[in-house]
Amino acid sequence: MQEATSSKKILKIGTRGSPLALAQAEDVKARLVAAHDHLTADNVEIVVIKTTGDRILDRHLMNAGGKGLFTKEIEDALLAREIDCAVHSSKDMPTHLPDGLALTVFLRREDPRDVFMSASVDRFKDLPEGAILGTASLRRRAQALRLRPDLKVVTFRGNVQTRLKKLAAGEAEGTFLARAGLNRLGMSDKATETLPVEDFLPAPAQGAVTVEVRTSDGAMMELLKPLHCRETAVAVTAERAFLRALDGSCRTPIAAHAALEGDRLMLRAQLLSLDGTQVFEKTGECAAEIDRAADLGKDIGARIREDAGEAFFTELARAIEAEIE
Ligand SMILES: NCc1[nH]cc(CCC(=O)O)c1CC(=O)O
Repeated sequence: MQEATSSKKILKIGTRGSPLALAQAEDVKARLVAAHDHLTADNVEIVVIKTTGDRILDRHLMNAGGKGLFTKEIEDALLAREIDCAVHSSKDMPTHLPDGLALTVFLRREDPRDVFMSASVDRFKDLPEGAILGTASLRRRAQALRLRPDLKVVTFRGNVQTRLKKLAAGEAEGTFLARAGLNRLGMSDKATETLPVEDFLPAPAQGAVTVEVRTSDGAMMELLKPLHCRETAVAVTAERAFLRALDGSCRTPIAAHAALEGDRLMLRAQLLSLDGTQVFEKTGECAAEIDRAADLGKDIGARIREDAGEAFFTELARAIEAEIE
């Protein structure tokens, strides 16, 4: 960011263009304006950036390269100084960021749970034998099949609105969404059932919005400080360290959820086979500090990797490859 004394300076917030991404960027803008006397709605601009991931709705994403597809163009704009910061769902962020960029703040986490949506039944477990379930998430697919091996899973891609349209059009009898997304869109009443974390352990970092900046931009980092939630940062750090220890991409059915209990951080983490027949799960705890949280996630990841064995990963890669062709 340039000198804040220049009243003409416009602070630019980069984001994807989906309704959820825009709602999150607007929220960050409102919080920045509220936290700083010298900022008004007029000198903070939201810049919508179309990413490769947004363009290729017709192909199975994992074939084309995973999570980074939703962030590359935004990160390029950040590095080129076309924007000053970028707002993301932490869950969509790769575990390795380009040099010179960092996730500097995490907003207070929303509800991390998944919801089940259906036009025909009130609960996931009430789906009829052999019903069609729509999801593009390998995690949700594996967790659903673990409980209901009879279900047929079809790929449901696109933003929240697109997926709800597919459901309404009868392309599936049920689908899943993150509660946080629905809440932020003011659509919490659309959920059919909020799923217990015991059955549907959330994706690492689900429900937490983060802001990415250039590490050289001390002024921007300073402006964002009032938005930071330390508890969320500690929990998300453990979850992302676990993800990183197992898989940097989004090609693995992985789940993790951490939360503070007093001054302790409790982490629960899971690795599943694509069909849900194999589940490796561990819990752990540590002092509620960023460094300890990172160590805990890494340690649990290493232990689950050892339990699963290399053959598990070879078979998983094969199963995913067969699935997405
Ligand atoms: N992959 C898309 C995505 N990324 C973040 C959210 C929800 C909001 C959040 O987790 O913060 C969603 C939608 C969904 O999974 O239903």
